[in-house]
Amino acid sequence: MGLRLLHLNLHGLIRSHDLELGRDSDTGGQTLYVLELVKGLAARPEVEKVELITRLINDRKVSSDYSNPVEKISSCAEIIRLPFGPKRYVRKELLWPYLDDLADRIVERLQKENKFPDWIHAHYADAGYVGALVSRRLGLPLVFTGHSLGREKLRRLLAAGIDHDHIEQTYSISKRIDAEELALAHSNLLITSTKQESDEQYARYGRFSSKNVEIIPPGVDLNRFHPVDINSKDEEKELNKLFKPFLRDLNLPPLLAISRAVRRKNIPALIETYGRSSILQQRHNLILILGCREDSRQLEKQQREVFQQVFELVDKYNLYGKIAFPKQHKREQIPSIYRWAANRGGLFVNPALTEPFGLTLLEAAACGLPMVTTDDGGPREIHSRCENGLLVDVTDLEAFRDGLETAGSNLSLWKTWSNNGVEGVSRHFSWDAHVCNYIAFMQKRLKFLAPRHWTLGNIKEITPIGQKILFFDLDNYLEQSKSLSILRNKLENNSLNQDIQLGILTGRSIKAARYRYAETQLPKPSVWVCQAGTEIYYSEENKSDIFWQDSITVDWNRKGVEKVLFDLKDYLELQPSDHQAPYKVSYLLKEPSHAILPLVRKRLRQSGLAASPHLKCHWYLDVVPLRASRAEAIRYLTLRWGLSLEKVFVVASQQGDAELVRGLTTALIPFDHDSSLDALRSQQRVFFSDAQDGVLDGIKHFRFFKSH
Ligand SMILES: O=c1ccn([C@@H]2O[C@H](COP(=O)(O)OP(=O)(O)O[C@H]3O[C@H](CO)[C@@H](O)[C@H](O)[C@H]3O)[C@@H](O)[C@H]2O)c(=O)[nH]1
Ligand SMILES: O=P(O)(O)OC[C@H]1O[C@](O)(CO)[C@@H](O)[C@@H]1O
Repeated sequence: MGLRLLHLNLHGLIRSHDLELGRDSDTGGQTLYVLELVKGLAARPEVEKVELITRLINDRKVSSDYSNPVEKISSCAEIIRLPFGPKRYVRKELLWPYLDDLADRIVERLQKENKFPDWIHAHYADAGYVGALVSRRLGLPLVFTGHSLGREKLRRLLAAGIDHDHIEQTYSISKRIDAEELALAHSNLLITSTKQESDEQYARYGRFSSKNVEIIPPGVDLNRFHPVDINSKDEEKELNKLFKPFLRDLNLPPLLAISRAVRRKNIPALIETYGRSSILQQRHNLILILGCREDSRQLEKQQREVFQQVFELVDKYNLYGKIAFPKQHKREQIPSIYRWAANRGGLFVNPALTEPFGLTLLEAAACGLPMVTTDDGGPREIHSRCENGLLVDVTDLEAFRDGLETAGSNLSLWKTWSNNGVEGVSRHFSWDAHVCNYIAFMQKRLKFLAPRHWTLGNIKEITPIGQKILFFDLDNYLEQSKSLSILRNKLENNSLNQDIQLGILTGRSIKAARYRYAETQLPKPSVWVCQAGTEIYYSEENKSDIFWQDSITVDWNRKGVEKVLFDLKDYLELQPSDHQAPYKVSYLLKEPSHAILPLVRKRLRQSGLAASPHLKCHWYLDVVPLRASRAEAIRYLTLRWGLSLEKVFVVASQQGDAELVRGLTTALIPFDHDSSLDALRSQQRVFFSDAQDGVLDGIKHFRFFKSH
């Protein structure tokens, strides 16, 4: 029985052929890396099946390939496209509100198949978030590769003088960093491309642990990227045609840059440097391959801004006849472009503010084109192994110009670099080597990987419940509900024990909850989710679900939480001991504040504590294990009951209840809800009721009781 692998790559345009790399900000190196890795894994004898999950996109602006729910890559690899978020193609930063839906959908899909993957490999922050939830709920090992990290991107953009609010608005950078922290907290293995990434970039994350890292450099397809080509005559002709409209002298050695047209790639700095140097302008053409475009005004904002700067700089330095930035190219022309530049003694330039790895550098090297590149992670490692060019500080334009002028001034050095590059890449950077190491590392780790906690297969079944369950929060709903008697009557009339069950959510202990609930004279609930989602009790039982306990206490350190938050006593006051619990540290805010939750979250992360804060009603602050919450407890229960989340009805009314509404549950928000929930109006399966008693209104709206 071979390995079954699940890869998650949620954004950009990915398909089994003709990748549209550079088309937009979200389709670039990672897209190529993931496809090459999946193909390489699928070709291995140890592997039985590889599934690559991505987003189903139905948009006439992109190829219909991306609306194909299942696409074969090879005999044992396929792309599965699942719907989440808008049908049309949207940039990755807009997907955050829909990732919980996808996590629920993947869990339900795996449950139905009843054949779990040996591990999940999540690529980038968005997939890392989804992978963490699926891994936690099904007890599956998680591998994470960031490809590019939010903290590093934030740091570099701030250093380049960009305003923090602008970065937050444009890139939702705090959601991305939260997701990366969650992925790191849940991953059993981190695969990075370079040591620097793990030592300097991942190390900035509170939940990073260096013992879970394997460094496996990516590869390059040597069948496509190589120095000379038999039909080089045709290549020459084709590329001369591509560049002729731009360049006065086609044979000048070019400075070549190939990248997505995004801010981080820092292309304008290259043009500025070229524009300020008469030597560079005499010696070289400048060629920019920045994705494909019809009309730069139709591009997304970030790309439009980059092209705007390009056009302005060309004009400012009057570079007409020396610079080429073709609108279109085909993926298969890329190797020819590197060769075309190498045949003219050119240089490949990567001016990026930060470059986690840089697949273009491998491609250039494989085609015999030396590099002048930003002195960062990947480029440093490639340079140390291949010695095929220069590293420069691209934020110092003088140094950048000197580097380019030096690199282009010495033919014998150029030849040495060119040969070193071809030889070094084939020796150190092949996908076969990558895949071989990948499998070896994972199998070695899987051996020592005691299932981090229960898995569905090994827990005894509890009595399956009826078709549907209604969850509401004891502390919120029942106090506010004006028509308990109608609800009581409704539930009784629907022969509760056959069809509808009740589930209680509360921050209280089971004892306090039972006492409080008795006043309502409502039918007995099937389940109690107590102590803010850290304890689960069934019906009359007074012993909590030990599998849930086992599942959430991974890395829980109650004392550590109290210690780390002790000096926030000016803002937080510990609640009395009868409100405390083994897996819950409860505080009261001394005064309402939006800043306290992120501050507590940051403190817990920086101390590497697997704990997260939940604020309710603007002033109850509960710190619980990372894996525990009311929403997670509900999902645990549906997995044990084999109940689809669509059959779960939750009532959310207070600040802090948003977590109950995310994902595939059906939610009702009564009219007297806290304004913080208004942000959920756009969410599917959420009903805002204006009726006096929203619960009944919601039950009618969703026809939740069969005979209502
Ligand atoms: O117009 C274009 C622009 C780019 N590319 C290709 O797109 C890829 C770009 O990859 P890379 O140079 O690695 O940059 P990113 O797109 O930024 O990739 C991210 O993900 C990669 C894989 O993890 C890492 O190597 C990078 O550092 C990281 O920034 C390369 O194959 C290019 O040939 C094109 O084919 N046409
Ligand atoms: O520029 P960012 O936000 O760090 O994201 C890098 C982007 O480049 C990619 O390689 C494109 O495939 C992905 O990693 C991601 O969409």
